[in-house]
Amino acid sequence: MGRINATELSWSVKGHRLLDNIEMAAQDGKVVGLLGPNGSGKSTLLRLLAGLRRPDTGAVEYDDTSLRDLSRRVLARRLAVVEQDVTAHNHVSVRQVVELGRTPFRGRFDALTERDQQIIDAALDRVGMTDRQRQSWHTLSGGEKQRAQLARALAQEPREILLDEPTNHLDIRYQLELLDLLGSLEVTCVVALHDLNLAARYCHHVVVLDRGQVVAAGTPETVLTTGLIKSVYGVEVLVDREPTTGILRITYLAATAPRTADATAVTG
Ligand SMILES: Nc1ncnc2c1ncn2[C@@H]1O[C@H](COP(=O)(O)OP(=O)(O)OP(=O)(O)O)[C@@H](O)[C@H]1O
Repeated sequence: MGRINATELSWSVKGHRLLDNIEMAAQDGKVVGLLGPNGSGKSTLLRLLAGLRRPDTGAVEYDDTSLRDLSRRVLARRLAVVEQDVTAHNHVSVRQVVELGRTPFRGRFDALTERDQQIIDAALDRVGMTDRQRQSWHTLSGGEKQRAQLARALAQEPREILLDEPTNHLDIRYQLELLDLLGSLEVTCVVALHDLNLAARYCHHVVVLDRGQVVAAGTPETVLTTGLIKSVYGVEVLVDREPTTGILRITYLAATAPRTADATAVTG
């Protein structure tokens, strides 16, 4: 388990500031939800956290080491990334995709060890893809691809995982299973989510982005208020607790256009 810390992160493209002075932290073993409307900067922030983009200003640290001081190989031994659209694998089997998770630990010409095979078996099992491991990647459904990508990430035995909307193709059962699984791993997770109820239920901490800025951060209870959701998403909601379980519940009532220009900053 590792700690991720981002301070004063900014990133611009062609003069447009897509991320502005982002501060966020993910503590050891916690699940941190990145929330915000379409285009608010969640994927961009995940790419900066993954070292796939260099910030214009600010820094990302894993534990106390700056991302700039971590080589790609060293980073790949601790950090797994599950991106939104993965179409790169074609004429390969599911198992071969999951095997890629072991790449950072192997020499270029080394065969997979017995231990590698056991880790791959366990990863396939955890996402319920053992039966499909010989199936060709390009024949998988969207949800099966997402589960196989998660298995690849688990095969890395990472300390941290970054996930970009990992539930968007999953049926409700696999949505719950995936988030249960993330919560049960001894891994620090930063996960971009659209479903506020899933975030409320599974995230220890949420960070809300709007137009490239953090407008709220804290526990789901403190952040996911009717006022915040209305100002950021332009949606009237009812926030209460489901009576039998006590789980925080957000009921969407109506879209109210337009969105408030600037959401009130909340931190805690
Ligand atoms: N390389 C780029 N060049 C120009 N614009 C970009 C680039 N990358 C991202 N953007 C823009 O930055 C904004 C943030 O995009 P990003 O994908 O991070 O949002 P998001 O919060 O993940 O959105 P969604 O919920 O729709 O997935 C968008 O308006 C997007 O069009």
